[in-house]
Amino acid sequence: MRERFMVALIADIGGTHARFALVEGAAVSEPVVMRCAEHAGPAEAAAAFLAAHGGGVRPDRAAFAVASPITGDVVDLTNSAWHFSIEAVRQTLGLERLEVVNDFTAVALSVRHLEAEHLLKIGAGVAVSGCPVAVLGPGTGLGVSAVVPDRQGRWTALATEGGHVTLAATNAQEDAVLEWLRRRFDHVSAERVLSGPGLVNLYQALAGLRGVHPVYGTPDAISQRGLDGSCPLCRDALEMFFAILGTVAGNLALTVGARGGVYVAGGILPRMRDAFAQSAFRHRFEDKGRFRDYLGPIPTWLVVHPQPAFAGLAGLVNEAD
Ligand SMILES: Nc1ncnc2c1ncn2[C@@H]1O[C@H](COP(=O)(O)OP(=O)(O)OP(=O)(O)O)[C@@H](O)[C@H]1O
Repeated sequence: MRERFMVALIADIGGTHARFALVEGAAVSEPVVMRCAEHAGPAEAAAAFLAAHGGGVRPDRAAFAVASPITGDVVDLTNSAWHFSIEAVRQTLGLERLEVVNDFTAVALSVRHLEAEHLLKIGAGVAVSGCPVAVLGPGTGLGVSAVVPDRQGRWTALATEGGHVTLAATNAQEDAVLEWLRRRFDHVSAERVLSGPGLVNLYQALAGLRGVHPVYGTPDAISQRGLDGSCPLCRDALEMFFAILGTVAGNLALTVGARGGVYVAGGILPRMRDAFAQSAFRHRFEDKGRFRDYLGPIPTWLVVHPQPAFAGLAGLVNEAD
């Protein structure tokens, strides 16, 4: 049996899946994906993971990344039924320390350490060292964060809810889509469009505006038919998705001064990396009138690492108390 104090538990808890792994020093085990709906909460899922894959270890510390804001002890996952007390989970799992951070805070902590094979550069630009780095990613929701350096060269990751900013339109077609969506939602945030469910919203809005019956009901059905060209409405929804993501990424870069670059993560885009790389994303990222010259030199990358939050979580559990 491995020595008890050497092993830590990390988990990336999304709206649909929780991914668990063990950390021993710099080594991170192969992640195990579990469906949230099959477990009552993170303590139960973690216990099931340890029973099946832990090899008898009892971790004494853990770090969880969750797809929701962390404002106190009680965590209510935005896109799932899980609702838990951090302290109760710590006690149930017999942990000395449990850190719970927003999932995009963990991604933000890791992006500067990703290898070239895990990144696909989109467009031109060169990172300015020592400048903030921004991260956003469409998945079940839209995660947003940034890492900011201090004068000693230490980096702090921001915990933000930037996915819920109000979405702005940049042309007449987007004006019409937004107006259509406003009739359905009391607030049309960026996440209402830039997420898996958001792609469905976009598709339904375009269908409604064109007087066409929407046939497809899931993000993967829409993206698949958009990519293979068999459904023009799906293709238009997907192209609009990429373009609006460019606008929102450019807004984020301006807001946090992300001259260190912008990383696009999340589970959707790595599945369509070529289409994304060739899309209007980069043009729309730079398309900011007088601030085109500010955005043009900022590099943008697609993160194709399967578990980008894990490097950030491993760093957290290895930090000194
Ligand atoms: N091929 C695809 N095209 C478009 N959207 C997809 C595709 N496959 C999955 N999705 C959507 O991606 C979202 C899941 O994103 P992601 O894999 O980043 O998960 P997450 O937000 O971390 O949540 P979880 O980890 O719980 O799945 C879901 O809305 C899903 O419908």
